[in-house]
Order: sequence, then C-alpha cells, then structure tokens
Amino acid sequence: MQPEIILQADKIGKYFYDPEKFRVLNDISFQVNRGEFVTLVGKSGSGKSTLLYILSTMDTDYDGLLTIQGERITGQQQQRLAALRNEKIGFVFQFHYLLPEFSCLRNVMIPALRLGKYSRKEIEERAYAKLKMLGLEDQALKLSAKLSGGQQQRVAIARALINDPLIIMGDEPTGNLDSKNTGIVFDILKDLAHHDQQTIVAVTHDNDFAQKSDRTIELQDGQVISTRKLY
Ligand SMILES: Nc1ncnc2c1ncn2[C@@H]1O[C@H](COP(=O)(O)OP(=O)(O)OP(=O)(O)O)[C@@H](O)[C@H]1O
Repeated sequence: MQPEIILQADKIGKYFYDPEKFRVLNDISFQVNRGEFVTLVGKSGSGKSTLLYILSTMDTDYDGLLTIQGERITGQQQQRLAALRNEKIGFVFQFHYLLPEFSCLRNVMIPALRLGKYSRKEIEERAYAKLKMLGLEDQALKLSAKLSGGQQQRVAIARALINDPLIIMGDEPTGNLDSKNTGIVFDILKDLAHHDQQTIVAVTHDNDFAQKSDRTIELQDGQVISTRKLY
C-alpha cells in the first residue's frame, strides 16, 4: 500500500532583511508520510525554526508550495489557516507555555475549547484520557506549576494531542529536559507515530534524539544537505 503523504514542501524559499536582504531558506523540498517521525537538524542558524514556522502554517511569507494532506496551504486565507492549525496540528515547544494558574486538566482542554467541536463534558473526558495515556492521571487536578519539568512537558504533549491532530510539530520538544525525561518524551512521540500513525516533525539539537527518529532532514545554510531514513 502506498504511504499517505501528509506534508509536502516543494521548493520552499525565504528571505529575511537584516538589514540587507538575505536568503535564509533555499529550495527546500521533501515530503513526510503518515506515521513518520522526522527530525529537522543542523547547526544553529541553519534555518530549522524558520522552516518549522512555515511548515506549521504560521509564516505565510515564503516562495514555493506547501501542502498538508493534499490541501494547498500556500496562499490560503488566515482564517482557514487558523482553523487548520486548530484541527490538524498539535504544537510542542521547548518551553511548555502552560498556564500556571490553571490545573493540568484545564490546560489540556484549552485547544479543544477553542476548536468548539465537542461539548464541555466530552472535552473534559478527552483531556483526562490524554493525561492518563501520558501517565499523569493523578496530576490532572493539580496546578501545572506544581509539576516537575518532565511532567509539565508531558502535560504539554497531552495538550497538543487533545484534538487528535494529524501532525505534531515540535520545536526542541526536549530542549529543556534531562536525559531521562528526554527518553520518556522520545518514547511517547515514537509510540504516537508508530502505533497511532500520527506524523511528527520536530526540530532538535539533540543528536541522540535525532538518530533514533525515523528520518533526519539536515539543513545547512538554509538548504537540505541530507535526508536519512533510519529504519
Ligand atoms: N526575524 C528575523 N529577521 C532577520 N533574520 C532572522 C530572523 N529570524 C531568524 N533570522 C536569521 O535567519 C537564520 C536562521 O534562523 P533560524 O532561527 O531559523 O535558525 P535555527 O537553525 O533554528 O537556529 P537555532 O538552532 O539556533 O535555533 C539565522 O541567521 C537568523 O539569525
């Protein structure tokens, strides 16, 4: 069976002004299939975050063509992009951005409340189920600020999963974690990709993390210099 293409980047290019115009991304083309766990790697300044920002539909000012599950993203209206992000993309950042004054459960519920697809009761049940899946059912009603860094990152993953996104985008998802918690988060992401067929695209500086992912896409000076399939 042919794999389903979830993300397709075709000749993506981007310029910044600093203060002179310079090309930060050049001719980036690749595709990511359903259930793949892909890492974007490369030296500091190579363009990883800039690319992730485009792939996650937040930056619309670039050349080339981006499609997500066959839908043309390039040139789409902001309103459609916001809806698409809510529906199809879960975000996990280096700093979790949980709201400290809210419980873990409430934090996880937020993207679903925004989506407006489920009743409040359903949202609560879904949030609880995601926390349980990540081994955090006992922490559900605690304030997020009272949890350890590793636990908070798992809450952030539960929040990213609440709407069952097609793609999980990570910007240094383990950048703030020790090696034990990095391993835990890696295993969770791998499981999501390989068991639940979710698609993961994550920027990382962590070589070990990248080596263990299914494929690394390496950038240098805004260009893809290698894409390695590791399984
Ligand atoms: N808003 C901006 N305006 C001008 N230049 C920028 C802007 N954002 C990033 N840059 C430059 O673009 C280049 C790529 O930056 P980017 O953050 O994508 O790299 P990166 O690979 O993610 O780096 P790091 O690993 O350090 O996070 C760098 O030279 C950076 O200084």
